[in-house]
Amino acid sequence: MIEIRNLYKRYHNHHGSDWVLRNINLTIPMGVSVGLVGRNGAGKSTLLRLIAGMDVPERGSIHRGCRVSWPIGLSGGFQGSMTGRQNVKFVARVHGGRQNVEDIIERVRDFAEIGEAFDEPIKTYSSGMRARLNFGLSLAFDFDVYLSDEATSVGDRAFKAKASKAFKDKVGKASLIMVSHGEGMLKELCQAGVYLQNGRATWYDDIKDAIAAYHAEADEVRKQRGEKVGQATSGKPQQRPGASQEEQHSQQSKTKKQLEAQQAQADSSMQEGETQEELESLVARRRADLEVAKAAFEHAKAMQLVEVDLKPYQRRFRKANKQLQQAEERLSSHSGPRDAGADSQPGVNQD
Ligand SMILES: Nc1ncnc2c1ncn2[C@@H]1O[C@H](COP(=O)(O)OP(=O)(O)OP(=O)(O)O)[C@@H](O)[C@H]1O
Repeated sequence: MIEIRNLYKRYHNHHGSDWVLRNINLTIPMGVSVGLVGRNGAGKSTLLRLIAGMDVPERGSIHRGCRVSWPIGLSGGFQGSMTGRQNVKFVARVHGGRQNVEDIIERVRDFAEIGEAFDEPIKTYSSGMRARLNFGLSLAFDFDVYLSDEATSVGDRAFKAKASKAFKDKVGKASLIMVSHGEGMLKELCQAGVYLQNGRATWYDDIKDAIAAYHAEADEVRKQRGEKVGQATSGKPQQRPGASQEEQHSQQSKTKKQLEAQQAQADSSMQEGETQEELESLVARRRADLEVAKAAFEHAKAMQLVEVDLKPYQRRFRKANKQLQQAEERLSSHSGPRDAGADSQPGVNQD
């Protein structure tokens, strides 16, 4: 059982320190798999990290009466200059308990199916190869609860199927606490749900009810924006009922690409005749991008059991920072001098 009592969490940044999680009280029974749902930024990954013990709450407590994994996801937890085998060996020594290190290495190698690359440095791996290794590594240990942060949405089709089968095979022996934007996957693997909204958590015995509550919020937001409910007009496309998961993914990525293209076009077309309002909206978007890049960078740093290759996160963060500065310069030259850069630095050490 995992017991969360009066839990509060906030991050201190240049905006101040809004609560991400407020007074969370949850009892997650043994053997019940739970899906965490909520809008982007609702605090799902934060809650997973807290449950894993990789981050500390501002107030409150988490009692884990069982073995809980680290959040399994794409970002890994690997040392880039060491080989896959060396990384696995290192983690096996830390987490393996009485399990035989060589056995663990073999099990991970079998699951990951990355061939000779297993003995190559991790920095030469594709993201899919890292995901395979990371997933295999977590499965090699007998956790009572596996934490999954979009772990089943990485890799190719065959790997996704293998990943979800691996979780299903754990049913009866272990449970899952899972963040996924794939509703099919949540319904397939979880019984209960927790819906995060405005820092609060609501428990639902049935994952479908948690998903329905989440949809109701999304619909409400769309209504407030004057959009037609049910239209795929926001960042989260509606899915055609009855579509297979592969179709849903492809539909989602197609729509995402279209939205990104529209966004890029909107950004670049603002160069001529851009209004103050458009520029302010561009700056707001750039600031939000920077927040996301910063959070990903911080997440990657906080995630690590061992040092990870942080360069891609760092590059993304720097790029977002630069784009925000450029947008602010454009706004500033449009509206005259102002203290545009004063609050744009998120205070993250980029080195
Ligand atoms: N290390 C950090 N430093 C500062 N703010 C952070 C950090 N990690 C997360 N945040 C902020 O906390 C809030 C919750 O983030 P979190 O990643 O937990 O949300 P989420 O529900 O998992 O989002 P998504 O669905 O987009 O992955 C966001 O506003 C995010 O910007």
